[in-house]
Amino acid sequence: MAHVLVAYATKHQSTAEIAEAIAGELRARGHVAEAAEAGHATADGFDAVVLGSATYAGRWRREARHFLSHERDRLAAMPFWVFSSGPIGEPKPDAPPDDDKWLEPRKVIEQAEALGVREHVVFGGHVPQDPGNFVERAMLQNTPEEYQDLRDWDEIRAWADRIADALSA
Ligand SMILES: Cc1cc2nc3c(=O)[nH]c(=O)nc-3n(C[C@H](O)[C@H](O)[C@H](O)COP(=O)(O)O)c2cc1C
Repeated sequence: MAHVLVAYATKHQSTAEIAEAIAGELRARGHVAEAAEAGHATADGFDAVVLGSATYAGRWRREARHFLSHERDRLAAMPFWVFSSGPIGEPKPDAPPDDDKWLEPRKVIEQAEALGVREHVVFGGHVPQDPGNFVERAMLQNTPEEYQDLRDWDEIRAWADRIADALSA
C-alpha cells in the first residue's frame, strides 16, 4: 500500500475533478491517496506523486510548474506520473504536426523526463462553464455542447489503475 499525493493546478476546477477521480480510484485499489492543490502541497512524506495541470495557451498553470521545480529532488527519488488536461472542441483531423505543443508544454515534459517521470498523458478538458473573460465566454458560446466536456472518465480511471498496479508491484 502506497501513500500517494495527487497534486493539481486548475483555474475552473475541471482538473481538480480529474485529480479527485484519480485519487478515488487509487483508494479503491487499496492505496492511501489524497488530491490537493499543487500550490499548497508538498511531496514530503509521500511514497509517490501524480502531478496534473490544466493547460492554457500552451502552458501549465504556475502552481504546477512551481511544484515541479520546487519538489524536483523529492520527485527524482520517488515514482511520479504527470497529466495535462485541456483539449476541448471538435477534433481537428488536419492539425499541423506541432499541434501537440498546445496539449503538453514541451519544457514541462522535458523537466519531468529528466526527473524520471514514469508516464505523462493528456486528458480531454472541459470548457469553462463560468467564463471569467471575453475569450472564455467566446469559447463557451462557440463550442458545440457535445464537445464541451471531453474528459473520459473510463480513460482516467484506467490510467489510475495502471498507476495502482505499478505501486503494488
Ligand atoms: C483561454 C483558454 C485557453 C486554452 N488553451 C488551451 C491550450 O493551449 N491547450 C489545451 O489543451 N487546452 C486549452 N484550453 C482548454 C482548457 O485547458 C480546458 O478548458 C481545461 O479543462 C480547463 O481546466 P480547469 O477547469 O482545471 O481550469 C484553453 C481554455 C481557455 C479558456
